[in-house]
Amino acid sequence: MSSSALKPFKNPLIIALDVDTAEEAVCLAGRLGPYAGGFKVGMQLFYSAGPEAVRRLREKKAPVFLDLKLHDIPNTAAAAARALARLGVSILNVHAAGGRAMMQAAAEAAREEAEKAGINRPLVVAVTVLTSMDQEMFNKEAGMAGPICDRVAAWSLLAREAGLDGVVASPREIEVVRKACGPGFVIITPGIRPSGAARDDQKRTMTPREAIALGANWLVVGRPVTAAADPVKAIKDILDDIKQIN
Ligand SMILES: O=c1ccn([C@@H]2O[C@H](COP(=O)(O)O)[C@@H](O)[C@H]2O)c(=O)[nH]1
Repeated sequence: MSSSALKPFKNPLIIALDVDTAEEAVCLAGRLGPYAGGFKVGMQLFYSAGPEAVRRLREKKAPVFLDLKLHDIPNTAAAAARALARLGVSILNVHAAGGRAMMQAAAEAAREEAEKAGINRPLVVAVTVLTSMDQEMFNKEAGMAGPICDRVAAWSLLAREAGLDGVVASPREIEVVRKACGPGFVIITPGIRPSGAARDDQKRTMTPREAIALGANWLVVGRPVTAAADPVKAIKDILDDIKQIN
């Protein structure tokens, strides 16, 4: 794997562009570009504006984590991963709950397609347990037994065995994932909330500083920056917070 594929972003902060139009996304990326490591395009933007939104960001050289959380039979997930890899994104993802064969098929397809197109292959990572779930929801609503951290560790190992580059997990599971999968395995953590942030739908959260100190590779931050009165100040505050480590 080329080193540019392994280190696609200039710093650990990935800003979630959860907006409806490509214009809004490009405008936010333009304002935050000097500070952000990269940008995440998720379901809201992709389903509203389509692949064109990713193309417009890529035209501006913005590194993109395409967070569409593929979850389907292996043949369909692989075909989707192939199409997404052609967009030149740095990272794409699948749900670990889709199983080993699905993860493996998607990762292989994305790599083959990037090679065919002569572009850096995207990192392919697995979403474990959504950061909006707490322990009670996980057991009672999702019907899953045991502690969330055990499931996250088990799915992370499965993802590694399936040839994936890493996982998306909450910062609370960083330590168990690192222990299970080792230092080279990528850990991306949403559920990042600066201290004093208002409570919302995110349940398993930590501050940027705590997540980096525990060994997260990349932090995904959306509303604390994009919904702030001054998004540039908000992102600078987070970067300052992270730099204070050591
Ligand atoms: O477990 C997950 C997986 C993905 N996300 C996504 O990250 C961002 C977080 O945005 P905030 O505004 O900082 O909550 C959002 O796009 C989610 O779709 C996640 O939060 N948790």
